[in-house]
Amino acid sequence: MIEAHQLTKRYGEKTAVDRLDFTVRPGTVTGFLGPNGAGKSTTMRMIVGLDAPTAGSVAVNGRRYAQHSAPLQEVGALLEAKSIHPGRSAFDHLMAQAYTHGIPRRRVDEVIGMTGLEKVAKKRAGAFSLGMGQRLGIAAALLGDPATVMLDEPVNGLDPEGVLWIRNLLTGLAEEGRTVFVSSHLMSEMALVADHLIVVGRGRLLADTTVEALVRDAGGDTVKVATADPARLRELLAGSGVEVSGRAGSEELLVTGLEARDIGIRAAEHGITLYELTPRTVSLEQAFMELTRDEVEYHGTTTVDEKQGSAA
Ligand SMILES: Nc1ncnc2c1ncn2[C@@H]1O[C@H](COP(=O)(O)OP(=O)(O)OP(=O)(O)O)[C@@H](O)[C@H]1O
Repeated sequence: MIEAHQLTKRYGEKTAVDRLDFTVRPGTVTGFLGPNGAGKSTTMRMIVGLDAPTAGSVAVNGRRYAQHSAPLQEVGALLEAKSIHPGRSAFDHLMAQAYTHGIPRRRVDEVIGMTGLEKVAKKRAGAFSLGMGQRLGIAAALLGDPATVMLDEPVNGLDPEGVLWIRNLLTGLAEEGRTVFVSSHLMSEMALVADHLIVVGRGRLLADTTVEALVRDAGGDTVKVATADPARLRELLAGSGVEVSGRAGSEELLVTGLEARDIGIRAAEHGITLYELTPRTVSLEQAFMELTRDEVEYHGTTTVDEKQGSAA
C-alpha cells in the first residue's frame, strides 16, 4: 500500500509535484500516468526516500520508507534501468544486493528465473541490451520479495515479447496480493495492464479512477443517432442510466447509457426511421489527451487537437 498526503516537491520556482493525495492498493495493478514532466518520477523518488518532500508525506506499507528496518523487503523499485556497474555480471550485481540485505542466494536464483535471465546471468551487465537491463532492474526490485513493487516506465524500449512478459509479470504480482504501481506515458499500454489509474499533469492529480470510467467520462459510450422522429425516439429511449441530448429541431440525438444495437432494435420495434446510428469511439489515448490537454508541459504543434470521431 502506498499513501500520499498533500505530497509536494518544489525545485526553486518549479513545482514538480503539487499537493498529491492518492492511495495505491494491494491486489491490483495501478497505473501512474501523465505527460512528460508531469511529476511521475519525482513522486516515485519520494516514495523510496531518494528525494525529500517539500511538504506533505508519503508512506509505504504504513510507514515512511526510511522508517522501515528492511526497506528492500517492503518495496522493490525500478527507477532507472541500467544503474548497474557495467563490469559486474547480473548474478554478482544481485548477489551484492542480497548479501548486504541478508537475503539468501536461493532468492537470487529465483529472481533470475522469474525474469528469464538464466542464460545471461554470468555475462557483464555493461553488454546488456535495454530489454535485458530492464529485466535485471526488475529482478533487483523483486529480490526482497516485497509487498509493494514500483516500476518507472518498465516497458520503455522493450520489444513486443518483452512488453507481453512485463504485462504477465505485473498481473501475476498483483494476483499474489502485492501492491503494484507502474508509471508510463503510454495510455494504450497502461490500459492493457492496469485496473486502476492515477493520472497527473504538471504535478497535480487529474484523475484517480478506473480505465473504464476514464473512457466513459470522455464520452466513450455515446451513440449518435439521426432519426425522422427525434421527439418520439427520445421518449422511447428514456430510462434510468440513459441520457439523451440534442438541439431542439435537429434530427440528431446523442445517447449515453445504451448500446447502438439496443437503440436500433427499439427504433425498429416502433417503426421509427433512422438515418444514422454511430457509436462514438473514444480511444484510451484520446481520453487521456482530453484529460491532460491543458497540462502538457511541452506541446508539439499538431498533437492534441487531432480528435477523431468526436461528436460533441
Ligand atoms: N532535480 C531537479 N531539479 C529541477 N527540476 C526538476 C528536477 N527533477 C525534476 N524536475 C522538474 O520537475 C518536473 C517533473 O519531472 P519528472 O521527471 O518527475 O516528470 P515525469 O512525469 O517523470 O516525466 P517523464 O515522463 O518525462 O519522465 C519537470 O518539469 C522536471 O523538469
